[in-house]
Amino acid sequence: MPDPNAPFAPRLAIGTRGSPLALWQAHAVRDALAAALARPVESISITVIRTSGDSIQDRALSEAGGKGLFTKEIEEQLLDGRIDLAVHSAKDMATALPDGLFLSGFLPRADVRDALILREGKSLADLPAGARIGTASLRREAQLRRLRPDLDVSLLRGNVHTRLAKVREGTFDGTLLALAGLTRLGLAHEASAVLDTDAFLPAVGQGAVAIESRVGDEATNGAIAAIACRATGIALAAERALLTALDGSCRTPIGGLATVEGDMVRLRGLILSPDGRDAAEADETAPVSDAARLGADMGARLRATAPARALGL
Ligand SMILES: NCc1[nH]cc(CCC(=O)O)c1CC(=O)O
Repeated sequence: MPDPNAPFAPRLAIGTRGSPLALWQAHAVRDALAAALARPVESISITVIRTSGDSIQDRALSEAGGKGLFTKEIEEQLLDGRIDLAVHSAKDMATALPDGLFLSGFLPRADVRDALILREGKSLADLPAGARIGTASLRREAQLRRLRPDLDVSLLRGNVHTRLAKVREGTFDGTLLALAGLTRLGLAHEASAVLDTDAFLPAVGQGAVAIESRVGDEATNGAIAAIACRATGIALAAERALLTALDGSCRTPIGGLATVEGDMVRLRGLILSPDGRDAAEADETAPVSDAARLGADMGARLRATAPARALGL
């Protein structure tokens, strides 16, 4: 039954990157909006926008300038009014957004955990010393080195399909990928093991789809509010405040995960030296109304207590 008070947005144009994962996410948002607003999916357009992050393939993104690389060209179209909302993996979003834009909602979060993809074997313990693991994530690299300093961990860029192919071909013995991404692509069966969050903390935002839009665009923001997941919004407020207080430049290995239960939000945070030998961690709970403060306070405390090497000092 359509809600007669549902907001009416005359035009809804979604902008997204063109990777299979990004397209899945954009279609998920389009389907949710169409259902909530009781309008045909064809009335909501999807525009594919190529970003700098898609063009750079030869070096770690942390060296090429960081997270904004996957969003810059999309945010320009949003500010120009060529699109009305942008859909992103929350994990790939910088903590500071351009003036006039904000994260106006999140889809209900998927499984937050990292998956281990191995050419042979079923768990981390099956890997022999010196096994080659490829990852482009400083966080995954540092956490892996912490658990298994004897592995040979190195750079492996590219989209999910590319990385899986490198393992299948034998260039690498294994890689780590977000289970959420694998699942969205119908590839969850590729996971040899799923890593428990107590042993391996995910990235801030992992598993969440974020919607970005213009501050003050009431029609679009009203439509987004109709599909936004409250618990995911609270968790992301805590996690992103933690990341803002800690770094934000994505040159430091950082993990963060918030979970909401009833009126309380639990936040776990972790900062590591690149080799995984030094780490500082925290695990705290606060009322959901204090989610952002919980993250900011934890970030400030971790900054103060983290070993200098973990902070790149
Ligand atoms: N950095 C790329 C990226 N951004 C979001 C996901 C997975 C989906 C998600 O976490 O929501 C991935 C791939 C990966 O890390 O395996």
